[in-house]
Amino acid sequence: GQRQVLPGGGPASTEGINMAAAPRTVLISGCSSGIGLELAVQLARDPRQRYQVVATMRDLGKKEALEAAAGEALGQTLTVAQLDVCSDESVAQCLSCIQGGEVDVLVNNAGMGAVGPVEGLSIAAMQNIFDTNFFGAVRLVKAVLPGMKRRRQGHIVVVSSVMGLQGVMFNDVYAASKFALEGFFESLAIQLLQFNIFISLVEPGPVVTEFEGKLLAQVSTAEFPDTDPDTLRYFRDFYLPASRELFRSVGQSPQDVAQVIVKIIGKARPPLRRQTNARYSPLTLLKAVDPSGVLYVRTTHSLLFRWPRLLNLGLRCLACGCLPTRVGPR
Ligand SMILES: NC(=O)C1=CN([C@@H]2O[C@H](COP(=O)(O)OP(=O)(O)OC[C@H]3O[C@@H](n4cnc5c(N)ncnc54)[C@H](OP(=O)(O)O)[C@@H]3O)[C@@H](O)[C@H]2O)C=CC1
Ligand SMILES: CC1=C(/C=C/C(C)=C/C=C/C(C)=C/C=O)C(C)(C)CCC1
Repeated sequence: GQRQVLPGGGPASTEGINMAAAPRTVLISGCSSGIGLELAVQLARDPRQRYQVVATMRDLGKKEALEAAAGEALGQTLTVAQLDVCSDESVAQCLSCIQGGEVDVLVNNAGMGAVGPVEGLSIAAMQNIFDTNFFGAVRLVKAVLPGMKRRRQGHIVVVSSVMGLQGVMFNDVYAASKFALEGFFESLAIQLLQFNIFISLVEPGPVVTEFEGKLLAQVSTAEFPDTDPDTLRYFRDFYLPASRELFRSVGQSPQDVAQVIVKIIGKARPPLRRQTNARYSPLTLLKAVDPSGVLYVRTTHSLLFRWPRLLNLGLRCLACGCLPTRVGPR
């Protein structure tokens, strides 16, 4: 099919990414705020104009922030489109508007958090988290994969989470949705190597976006009708303060996370997994070094319930600036 053409540039080719003079079409979900918005803008402003960005969001009423941040790139290397990852029709409609329907790089970024005791979450609410975080990504992949396979070229980036690698108390369903992504895309990665298509799971720790505020707003109105008082106390008096301190101390900016993703997209051989926050990695190491899981579960349990002062001290130490904010360049 017809490929898109850069303003003032030559016609696109279908050659390998490093040789191609033509921009690659990048489709990103969830660009109304946070990581998606930052990534769309950084790619669209690529000094080498390597990308034609289709920045999508489910509610175009929220497009002002993105348009303002895009500046001169708007209408040039960045276009805004409607896309609800929970709707088949919306996905089909969005792809039909992309020239040739060809997506070279898909970034599955749209997602939502869910926090609190499982007793307080209905099965319908849990299914809604999975429909967005897991099936949303799967739905988009099913739509772009046939084209990528035909062209023997493509890159699928998934914004997973450190909670795709390890569970965190009171984040049971959210972590499960991210674990689901990790299993699905690791499996797919093996087959897709046959087609020269790469998968990258990006695993940020806490990022300072609307994500945390949306969660806290949910928590403040939730009533937790079927939850026993001990569990509620552990959630409110132990978990919530620790989580707040974690975001405050080691929270990354969405710009930093976007920068890591831009680098990955620029690679000829992108990695399957990439954590973005060096300050959080001591916590992911606890699981990595002990496959039995005992070290991770016991240590985080103790940090929260037995040594909360040590946890706070540790977090303040991590925040002091003597460590790099990102996992170093690779
Ligand atoms: N912030 C954090 O601490 C971390 C976040 N992540 C992941 O990063 C990704 C981006 O989150 P972040 O930028 O932090 O948070 P934001 O809340 O700022 O952004 C989330 C984006 O996803 C969109 N979205 C939600 N549901 C749908 C849907 N059905 N269809 C299309 N878009 C949808 C939101 O749109 P709308 O405005 O309409 O709700 C919004 O644009 C998520 O996958 C999240 O799980 C991973 C690790 C840590
Ligand atoms: C309470 C607590 C923890 C909390 C971790 C959190 C809250 C991580 C949040 C990650 C996010 C927000 C990822 C988004 O996808 C630790 C540090 C594991 C251990 C000690 C107790």
